[in-house]
Amino acid sequence: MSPQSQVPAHSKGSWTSFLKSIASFNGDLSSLTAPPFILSTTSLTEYSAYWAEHPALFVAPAKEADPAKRALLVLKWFLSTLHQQYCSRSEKLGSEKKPLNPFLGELFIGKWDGDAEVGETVLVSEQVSHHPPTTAYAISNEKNGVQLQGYNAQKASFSSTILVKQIGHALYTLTPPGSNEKEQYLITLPSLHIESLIYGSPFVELEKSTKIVSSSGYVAKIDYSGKGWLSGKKNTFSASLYKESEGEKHPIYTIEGQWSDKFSIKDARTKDVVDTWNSKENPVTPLALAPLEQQDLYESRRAWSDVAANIQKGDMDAVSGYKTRIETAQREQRRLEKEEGREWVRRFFNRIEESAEDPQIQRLAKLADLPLETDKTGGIWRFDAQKALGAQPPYHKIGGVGLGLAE
Ligand SMILES: CC(C)CCC[C@@H](C)[C@H]1CC[C@H]2[C@@H]3[C@@H](O)C=C4C[C@@H](O)CC[C@]4(C)[C@H]3CC[C@]12C
Repeated sequence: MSPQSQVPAHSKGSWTSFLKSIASFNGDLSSLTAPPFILSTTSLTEYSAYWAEHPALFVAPAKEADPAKRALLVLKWFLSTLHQQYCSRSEKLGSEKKPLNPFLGELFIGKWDGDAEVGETVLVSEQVSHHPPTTAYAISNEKNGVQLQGYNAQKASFSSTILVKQIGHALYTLTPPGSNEKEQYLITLPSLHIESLIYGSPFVELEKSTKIVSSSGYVAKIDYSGKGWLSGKKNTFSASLYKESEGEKHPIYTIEGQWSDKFSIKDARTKDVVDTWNSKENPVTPLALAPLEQQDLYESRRAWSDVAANIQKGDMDAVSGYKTRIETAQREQRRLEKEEGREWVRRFFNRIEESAEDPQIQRLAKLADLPLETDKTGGIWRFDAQKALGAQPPYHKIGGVGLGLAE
């Protein structure tokens, strides 16, 4: 039986025109004009929070002394983030929605309060490029000495549906117990496509694979198969963790399941289940944000508040009016910068040259088959702890308590 159309009766015409328009768009998802019922009130800068909505899992690897088990905990944390990253919106709202397209310099800042063991985890997310749209983020937990930073852009194409390639990567850094040398994990980002577009209830399915390569000599590979041919379940994946020196054919651990639901981790030799994860049984920790009136004018929730309120009310004339205000201000800002021969100063990140990249990261990128494609992200973006420490009010209030990672 084929699924029923979820398009509201009054939106059928606009949905059909939207479907026609995506067959010929230019690859920039932000340029798509979607019907109101598919518009989200959330900006893409907010999506960076999905990386650490289970703070205890985020910091767990830093407490593990065994390097293989540590690499496994990094893999487990990564897999646990997929539910939030790719299907939390369809679960909550009934379908995927088109996020608000962040403007250059837009910020999303917050923190997760943890118990005595986990401590505080701090997030900064910044739109570091508008053309091409690129979001960078840094998530730090000072108590456990863990930091994640990364950036991403999306390149879309159309072939029966929307296909999205993610460009960018994430870098997870910890200091193993009893060591004073940092260990780094370079994480590639999965490709995805949108399913059920024709029925007006789009949702994300991941495809191809992701790699996590570590400076300690471990590699994790995750293969996404969508609706598994054996299980018949959507969001199916299989993963393995192996030593770089021994290769994929000699895994230490294997993992199978659904990234949106639950998975089991097995010892590859004994086939014993050594750990499991169930996203439905593990609620996320809410991110704490500063009250709207104390936020910086560039912070997402404050900057988009009128747009979001009017999307909710369904007043599309007001939505377009408030969006135009932001766009006009941005155009004026760019004009001034051009006139004065300067560039917008990013508050928390710097663009670095490929040649200036840390040789260890270059080696990990090679091992992960990751081309840096700087033209598609506006550069390589790295968090600048000094900038974060020197950041001025009002965003310093959050940034000042941990983002500097006291170096
Ligand atoms: C629904 C459709 C009509 C419009 C297209 C929406 C399109 C722009 C959205 C849909 C899903 C979005 C992904 C989202 O699943 C999760 C992430 C992970 C996050 O870390 C970075 C952003 C990204 C890739 C979103 C990009 C925008 C997507 C593709």
